[in-house]
Amino acid sequence: MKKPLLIGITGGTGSGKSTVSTEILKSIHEKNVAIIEQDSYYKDQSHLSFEERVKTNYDHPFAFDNDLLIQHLKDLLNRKPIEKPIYDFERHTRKKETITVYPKEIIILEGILILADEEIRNLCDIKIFVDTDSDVRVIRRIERDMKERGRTLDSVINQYMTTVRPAHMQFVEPSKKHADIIIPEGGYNKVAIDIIVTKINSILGK
Ligand SMILES: Nc1ncnc2c1ncn2[C@@H]1O[C@H](COP(=O)(O)OP(=O)(O)O)[C@@H](O)[C@H]1O
Ligand SMILES: O=c1ccn([C@@H]2O[C@H](COP(=O)(O)O)[C@@H](O)[C@H]2O)c(=O)[nH]1
Repeated sequence: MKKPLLIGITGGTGSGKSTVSTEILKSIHEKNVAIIEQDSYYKDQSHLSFEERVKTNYDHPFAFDNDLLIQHLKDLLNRKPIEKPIYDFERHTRKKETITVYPKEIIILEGILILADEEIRNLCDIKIFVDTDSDVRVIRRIERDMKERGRTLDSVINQYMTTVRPAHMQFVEPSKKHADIIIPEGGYNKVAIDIIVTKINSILGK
């Protein structure tokens, strides 16, 4: 039996990674695709106080439980279901519940540090970098974090300047060199999405 195809989608915060994944999903039958967000694999921090959790650098590779992520990717590639963790961005820790993800022909893995990790990127069959200017990304981030992640403007700006931006320059931006495809402006780049969907369909034999 053929191995499922793993597509890694990376790029800075707010670049449009989730939008690209969703756009791909819209064009391929849901029964064929599983989406794994690297964000779901932030380490469990329930043993820390809220004040301590806020101090974590969430843009450094140490923030992620990549061992669990890699194990889950290998399970899905071996056609075994997984229990995907659920991360709570307001409480900065994992929830108790998990989501069962069943193996599919296509697995999309999206997150800021997918191509920065050698073991993860070596598992990916197609490596995509969503490339969006930092001014656009930071505006999107302010809007999203204030609306959806319970943050204040001050906290978003402070986090961006102290950890998000330096880690982006140290880890995310250099990982672009590992990409097979670079998508400018992300989610609504119809031509790029069509090319990826055509490739996926050819692999699915359609
Ligand atoms: N090409 C685009 N044009 C306008 N808005 C976009 C575009 N791509 C994404 N967005 C919006 O920007 C925000 C961040 O996009 P998202 O896909 O969640 O980024 P990421 O997953 O990389 O953090 C979302 O509100 C999304 O709707
Ligand atoms: O508790 C947390 C965990 C993560 N973050 C931030 O999330 C982004 C990654 O998600 P994107 O959807 O790619 O933006 C990362 O830059 C972390 O700083 C957080 O703020 N709090």
